[in-house]
Amino acid sequence: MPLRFLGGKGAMRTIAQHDMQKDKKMTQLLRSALYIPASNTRALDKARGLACDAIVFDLEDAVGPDEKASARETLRQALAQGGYGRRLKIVRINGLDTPWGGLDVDALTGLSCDAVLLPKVNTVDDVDQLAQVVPNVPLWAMIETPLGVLNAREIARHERVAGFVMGTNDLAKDLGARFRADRLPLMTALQSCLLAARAHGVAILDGVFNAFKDEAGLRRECEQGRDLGFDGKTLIHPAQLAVANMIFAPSDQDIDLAMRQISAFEQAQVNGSAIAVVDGQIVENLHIVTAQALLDKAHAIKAME
Ligand SMILES: CC(C)(COP(=O)(O)OP(=O)(O)OC[C@H]1O[C@@H](n2cnc3c(N)ncnc32)[C@H](O)[C@@H]1OP(=O)(O)O)[C@@H](O)C(=O)NCCC(=O)NCCSC(=O)C[C@H](O)C(=O)O
Ligand SMILES: [Mg+2]
Repeated sequence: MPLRFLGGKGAMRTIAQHDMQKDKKMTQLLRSALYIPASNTRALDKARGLACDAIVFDLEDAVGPDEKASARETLRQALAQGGYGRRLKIVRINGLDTPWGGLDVDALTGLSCDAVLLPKVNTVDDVDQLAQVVPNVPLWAMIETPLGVLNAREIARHERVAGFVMGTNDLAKDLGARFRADRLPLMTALQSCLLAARAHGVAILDGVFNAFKDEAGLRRECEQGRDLGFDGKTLIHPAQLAVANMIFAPSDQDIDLAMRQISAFEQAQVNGSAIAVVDGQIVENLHIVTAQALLDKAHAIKAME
């Protein structure tokens, strides 16, 4: 299976331009992905100066039916003007089974974006349908329905799929689940999607935290998402960026430990051993892969600053 998204580089993932050139890779941090309603000119402009790793330009739920047409034109102008720098530019279209999806697809022609995000993906056929009308751009899938979760493995395996985004609001709605700080009702779905994404080498972003003024709550949820294995978090407000960027970045202690592990392991190898001990814990070659990925990610963040 060709890797579309290499896990070995930590969250500094390698996303292949796999539609045509599977061997040509580009790297991208994904700690923070900010949704912007494509109808909001002020927010589209503000985002050019915001510290997010990715932007999800939204034509779907954040844009009302009466605004859809003008939002497409506003987005076209914003992307033509550019200025979004290194940020991954993802356009979320409406579902192809809605009155707007086809028109969104038409509007993608000539639009300068890095990926197209399809909401409410239920089956791999939904992706196939989009792949036929949107060539040459990586496709991302929102997993936010029970059927989508159950089919996540097949969806992740699709050759055009480069990323998953969890839609935890829609998922909670369809499950009849309550919002809880520990997200226990969503845990099976979150972890099933993580398994599918990792099994097939695609990126995966956690869902949004709705209470955008609750910094402590956001921090807890980012920590949980990071610990589960997500590459980053989708966000709805600029005030959420700093927390996500910090939590999904290696800490100074992480970096220090990774460097000491690599150094101790190299010394162990010189001594003819395959095992080192650091802080009372064994370090084997697999731990070095994790340590190196963490340092790669830290370097990518440093280079960006
Ligand atoms: C939630 C908001 C409606 C709040 O907007 P507002 O009242 O304007 O907030 P502030 O006054 O605090 O804004 C301060 C400044 O920041 C700019 N701003 C606000 N939000 C954004 C943004 N998302 N991107 C860029 N810039 C933003 C304001 O323009 C102010 O700028 P300035 O005037 O220059 O100081 C609003 O934040 C918002 O609309 N957020 C996005 C909501 C959204 O996209 N929702 C859809 C995605 S979530 C989803 O669908 C998840 C999934 O599908 C699921 O099922 O879970
Ligand atoms: Mg949704």
